[in-house]
Amino acid sequence: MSTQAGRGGSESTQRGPVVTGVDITPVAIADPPLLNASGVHEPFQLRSIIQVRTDAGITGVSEAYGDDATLAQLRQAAATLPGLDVFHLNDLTRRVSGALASASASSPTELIGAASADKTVAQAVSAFEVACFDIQGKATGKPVVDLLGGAVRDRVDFSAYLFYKWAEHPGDYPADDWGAALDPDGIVAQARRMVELYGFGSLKLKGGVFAPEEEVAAVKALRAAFPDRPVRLDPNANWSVETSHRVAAALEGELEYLEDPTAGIPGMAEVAAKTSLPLATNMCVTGFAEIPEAVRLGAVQVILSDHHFWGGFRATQALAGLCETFGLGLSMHSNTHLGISLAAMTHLAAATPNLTYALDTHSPWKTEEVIAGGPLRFVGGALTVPEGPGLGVAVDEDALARLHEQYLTCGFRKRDDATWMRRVQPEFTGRRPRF
Ligand SMILES: O=C([O-])C(=O)C[C@H](O)[C@@H](O)C(=O)[O-]
Ligand SMILES: [Mg+2]
Repeated sequence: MSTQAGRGGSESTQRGPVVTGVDITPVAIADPPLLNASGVHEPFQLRSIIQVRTDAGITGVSEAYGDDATLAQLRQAAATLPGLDVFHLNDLTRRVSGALASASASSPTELIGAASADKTVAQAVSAFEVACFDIQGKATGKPVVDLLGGAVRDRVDFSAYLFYKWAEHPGDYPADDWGAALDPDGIVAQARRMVELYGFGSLKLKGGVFAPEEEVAAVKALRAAFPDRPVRLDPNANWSVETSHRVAAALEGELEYLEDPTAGIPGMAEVAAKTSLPLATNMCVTGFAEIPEAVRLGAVQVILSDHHFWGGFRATQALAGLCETFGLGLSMHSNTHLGISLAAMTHLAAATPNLTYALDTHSPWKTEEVIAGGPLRFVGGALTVPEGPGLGVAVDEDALARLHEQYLTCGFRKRDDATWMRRVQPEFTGRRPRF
């Protein structure tokens, strides 16, 4: 950090590292055929790796979605960042909001709720805010968790993210080593392997794929096989209110929470009115503007945070405060991600006292990594905060180049689970609610 004359001329203030440029590199990472309400995961998921360079010679990193619309918005916002002091995060918000004032609202996937102009800005702010925190930490010799208030827990627990899945993708793609999981036995076998490999202490089943009765049977099979582990079920709003009532009645007392059974805040409120199961969401409340109605109607009891779309670390801490004020639980959502995002999630969760639910992570489904030294290692289902200043992770430039090359050649530019599903089920519409 360098010294500048203060405004009055007599004092001096330390200015932080100043942004000189930003590199945004899209990457594609191999992904298994995981089934969900929208269809099936494509063979590659898209991410972008953000590297913010400064005049202090310090580079900060972060990770965001990598679809075409997100990339265009990130690039548009990045062009306004040279000259930004990385400690002036309000200035960051001002610059990004200005750059995206007339950007059309878009969402990288409908599985995280409706798009809005505010959410578009929030996603871009987050991508750069995380990198600025990484630089702040490196400039001060502090881990990001300390810049967020300090750790309130040594270990951050994650849950096993279970998916119905095919054995392989249609077309000429290598099969993964998880095999198919298309019924309760397959889901229990998948859970056993995931728990054995990573030690997860809670389980989340991605539902909305098969008839609700089959998914109820899978939850009951998980409960029988893992009586000590809480289970969550997430059909991504693929059920009507009536179906949700029926499933909730069948699973009373069986779930830690039921995530997004049906679409929209009023629909969720109708479901909540007739069940004692806590309802959670990463679909109907994914921005601050949606909180008042959700609270007024008692639509949800748990909100899944996600720094990528809530607006970054500070916005997520604001969300945590609102959850505390209104007596809501706080959990954390995940989309397919690499190690930079996982590190960011871990720092944030370690510093957020009321984030008491185990976090979602897609990590077990991933076979490629962009951080040096390979993926962060789960022990007993948990991660400790990466050591070292900033996020405590560094980009492996060779891996980045390889994953970027994979992006250039893979042919995918926007996540579209329904179209990929139609390769196998031509009649699939992806319209919700299907049940
Ligand atoms: O909790 C959720 O809704 C998600 O994790 C959204 C994801 O996109 C998930 O559905 C997936 O990976 O298919
Ligand atoms: Mg969800």
